[in-house]
Formats: sequence, C-alpha cells, structure tokens
Amino acid sequence: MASADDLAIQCSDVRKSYGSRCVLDGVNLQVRYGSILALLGRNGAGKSTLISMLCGLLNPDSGSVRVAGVALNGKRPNALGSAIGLAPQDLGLYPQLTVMQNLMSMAMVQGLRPRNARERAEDLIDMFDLGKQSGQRAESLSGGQKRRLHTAMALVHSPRVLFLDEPTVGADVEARSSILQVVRGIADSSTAVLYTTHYMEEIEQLGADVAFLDGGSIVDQGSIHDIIKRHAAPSICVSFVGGLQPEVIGWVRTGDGLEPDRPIDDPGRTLAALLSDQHCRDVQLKDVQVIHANLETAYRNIVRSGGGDSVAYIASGNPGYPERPEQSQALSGISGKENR
Ligand SMILES: Nc1ncnc2c1ncn2[C@@H]1O[C@H](COP(=O)(O)OP(=O)(O)OP(=O)(O)O)[C@@H](O)[C@H]1O
Repeated sequence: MASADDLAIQCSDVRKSYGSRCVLDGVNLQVRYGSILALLGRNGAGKSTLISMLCGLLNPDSGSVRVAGVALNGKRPNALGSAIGLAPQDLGLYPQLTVMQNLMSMAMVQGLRPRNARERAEDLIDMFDLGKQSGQRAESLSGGQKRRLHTAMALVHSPRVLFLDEPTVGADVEARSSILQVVRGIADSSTAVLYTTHYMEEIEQLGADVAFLDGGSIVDQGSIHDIIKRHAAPSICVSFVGGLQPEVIGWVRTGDGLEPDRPIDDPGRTLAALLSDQHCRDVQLKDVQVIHANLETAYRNIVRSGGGDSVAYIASGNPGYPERPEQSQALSGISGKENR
C-alpha cells in the first residue's frame, strides 16, 4: 500500500458532466511516483476530460484531486505548473519557430535561464532523435516528428508528474519506439506518468500499470499480469465444414463454431480432446481460432461487459469465461488539429 507521499496523483470520487451528459461518475485513481499508468477506455470514455482535470484545466463538479502534493480544489495553483508536464492530444507547436526555438522558448516560459534552456533543448532533441531537424521550422516537420517535438516540449522543465495523451499518434515504428524509450526512462528517474493510448502493445512495452475507464468510472486497475489474469482466459473456437455443430459435452455453440464452456490451459490438448469425441467422428475440421490471454483480450472483455458488470466480475475474483473476443484491431482514435 503506497503512502500519501509516494502518490503523485490521487483523485477521489471525481464527477463531471457536460450539460446533462455525465462523463465521469465517481473516478478514483492513484498513481505512484516512478510508475507509468496507462489509462485505457474507448473513444469518448472521458480520458482527456480526466487529464484536463488532473492538470487543473477543468473543474470537477465534485470530488477531490491532488497532484504532486497540491490539492486542486477547483483551481490551478501556481505550484502545479512547475510540477507537471502535459502533452495533450492536440499538437501545440509554434509553426514558424524551429525545433530548437520551440523547445527553448517553452523552457524559458517555464523559468529556465537561456543557457540552461539551450542545454535542456539539446538534451531533448537528442532523446527524441530530432538532431537532423533541430534548425527546421515546426510547420515543415512530418507528423511523427511534430508529435515527438510536442512530447519533448512537455518535458523541458523535468516535471515530476507527466501527462501524455496519445503521444504516439501518427508516429512510425521507430518514432514510437523512441517515444516509449524516453517515457520508460523518465519513469525510471522517479517521474509519475499518466499515459493514454489505444495501442495495447505499447503498454506491454512500457511495462505500465493499467486502469480502465468505462461507464464513467475506473472499473479495474492493476499490473498487466493481474489484469490479464482477471479478465482474459485463453480459448479456442473450432468450426467444421458445412457449418456443422456437433453436440459435445463441455462445448458450447457460438456463431458457426464450438467453444469450450470453461477456461482452458492448453489449446492443443483441448482441441485433441474435442476431435477424439465420438460426436466429431463424422465432421470435418474447417478452422481453429486460438484466442490469446493478452491485454487486448482483457480490454475487449472489460469494455464489452460494461462498467457495472465489470465491477461484479472483478469482485467475484473469478476470471469467468467471457464470450469470444472479436478479432478486430480497430482501436485507434485519432483527433487533433495537426494530426496526420
Ligand atoms: N467541452 C466539452 N463539451 C461538451 N462535451 C464534451 C466536451 N469535451 C468532451 N466532451 C464529451 O465528453 C466525452 C468524453 O470526451 P473525452 O475527450 O474526455 O474522451 P476520451 O476518452 O479522451 O476520448 P478519445 O479516446 O476519443 O480521445 C465525449 O462524449 C465528448 O464528446
């Protein structure tokens, strides 16, 4: 159990509505210094709204928020500015300034002296692999280079708490990997990072903890390992030529195939047992789909079961046996005025 001094972000029973639309309905969240928390949720779940609140840019209707030891209480105290860094979803660059000038001006706004600002800008240019673009105007950068510069600008003053809202949108594989490396390094140097993404593999690469925002509240939070254990079980879906669905004890009919009616440990052994069943003698195997127990499966199961159901699901301590996860990869949501 973390002590209050270890906690960079504490928010308790935070509620927010836009007009009659309730977006956050009692959010409780804690993030420790030196850790990365990936805040996940479908488009419109309220992640950016929550981040805006944690940065003091938006007032909650009720609830309490404490960031870097500062209680926000509906206002943004000056002390918060130097403690936090924010790279929102929408890019915020000065298009006419070069990469170096963007970073230096931001560093000076944050109170660094010109000499220190230059040194810090050089370090960040190095960290984000923008050396070749240092003298280039921001407006002429590629989408991924802009995203890296935008993220670097949130770091000029070495904040203790960093908010990154989809920092890898538009970044290619190398740019993404360099951003992830920097983020991991920052957390290792004891900064707390709240990170949103729609790419599950990033969370695995970061070794981040995960919190799921769904139905206006955090329906579960934990390490990747714990989340997978609680919400994802490996399974298989077996279909037969002609859409036949033999009746086999321990298997249920789903779609045009069969699935085991309980969690399985070994897909191969489970399949062999099915095929050796007397009821499968006269059918011909068409396809076997293996459903992996990974973060994406857990995400789909949590989101599909909805906020209220998820809480019951978690409280039971039983990973249960959810319906077959869909295989679609369509998780990304792109917005922002300069996104490509
Ligand atoms: N200023 C606003 N006025 C009214 N409604 C808003 C406002 N900002 C956000 N919303 C609504 O609140 C909900 C949550 O939006 P938010 O941007 O926080 O979601 P998100 O989880 O960050 O989504 P995404 O993954 O798409 O970025 C959405 O339905 C959005 O339309």
